[in-house]
Amino acid sequence: MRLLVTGGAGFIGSNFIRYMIGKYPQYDFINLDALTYAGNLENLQVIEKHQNYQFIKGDIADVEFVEEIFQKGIDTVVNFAAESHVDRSIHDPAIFTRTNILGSQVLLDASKKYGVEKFVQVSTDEVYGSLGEEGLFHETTPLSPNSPYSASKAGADLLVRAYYETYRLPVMITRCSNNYGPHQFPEKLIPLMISRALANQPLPIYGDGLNIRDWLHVEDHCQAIDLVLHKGKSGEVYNVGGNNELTNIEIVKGILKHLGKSETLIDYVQDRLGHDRRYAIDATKIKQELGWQPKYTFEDGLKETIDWYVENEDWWKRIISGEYQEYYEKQYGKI
Ligand SMILES: Cc1cn([C@H]2C[C@H](O)[C@@H](COP(=O)(O)OP(=O)(O)O[C@H]3O[C@H](CO)[C@@H](O)[C@H](O)[C@H]3O)O2)c(=O)[nH]c1=O
Repeated sequence: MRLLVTGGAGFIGSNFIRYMIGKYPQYDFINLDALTYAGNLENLQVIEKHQNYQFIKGDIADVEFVEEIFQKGIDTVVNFAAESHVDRSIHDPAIFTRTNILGSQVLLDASKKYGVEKFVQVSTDEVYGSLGEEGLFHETTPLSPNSPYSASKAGADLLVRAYYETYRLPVMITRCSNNYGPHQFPEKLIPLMISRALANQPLPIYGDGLNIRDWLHVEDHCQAIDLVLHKGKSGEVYNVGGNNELTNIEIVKGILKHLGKSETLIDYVQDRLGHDRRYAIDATKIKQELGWQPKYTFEDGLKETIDWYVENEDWWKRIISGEYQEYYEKQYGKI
């Protein structure tokens, strides 16, 4: 298998490459990543010298550049490349449309033209919109995205679906709940709160703090994508959720408790615009049809994650300060 992983320097993509390269040493991996603020090659340092791994810096929305890569022979695509942060999309939606929708289309076109055998689109439960107190997102739940980010991901999902219906491109879509784990950029709830608590800074909780997310350890997510890639059926959607529904305030209090910090750090701030109230995912299909079982309990996964951030303070401080690029070039040479 010659696998093109887009967005492989991001949090989930880099975890996926590390997981896959260990499990499938016979495959070739090409990591295409634009190295925007959230991409970090340091996450891939342990595998960067592997003979079957190659990094290419570039933009998935650049047609000619993407075609050149496909001309080298690609049989499988896993598309992680995306602008992913909801708050950023509220302030600046345009880049979300470009990367998430146009970028996906460029990849789909190249995959069609060069006869790719499998195309996995890594998507999100946010495309389904928001739930009330009851119910779960199923694969058949109508798409009803609320933020510019989730609308761009929904747009991409519909394009992926259309390439299956129209051209029979062998596509699959995964829709995951909120990922957490080591190496996540400290703008998402869990790493943001850990890093701020460690620095004794206020922890900004949007609104009443009672919004609910369903938490999934990134390694369990990677295992799910591996199963979809090898056993999934073309044209299908697979939900991937951790079955760990928690309010934001519960998470933040749990972090403070584990770190031995005071709850006086909690700072209730203005709510996010269009803030989705609750996400909860039904992952029965991937469990029953593909045999997926998450390994992490949320309690263990959160403790392990907090400890990782405590032990890797240099990493997140470099990332937050924007010094990462300079650091990387000094340590490992020009990108
Ligand atoms: C950054 C931040 C977040 N929050 C709240 C907003 C949400 O209810 C919850 C989680 O926020 P975020 O970490 O930004 O994640 P969320 O908006 O749920 O979206 C995430 O989860 C999605 C999957 O559900 C992914 O598709 C997105 O890429 C990912 O960013 O915490 C706060 O209360 N304060 C904050 O400072």
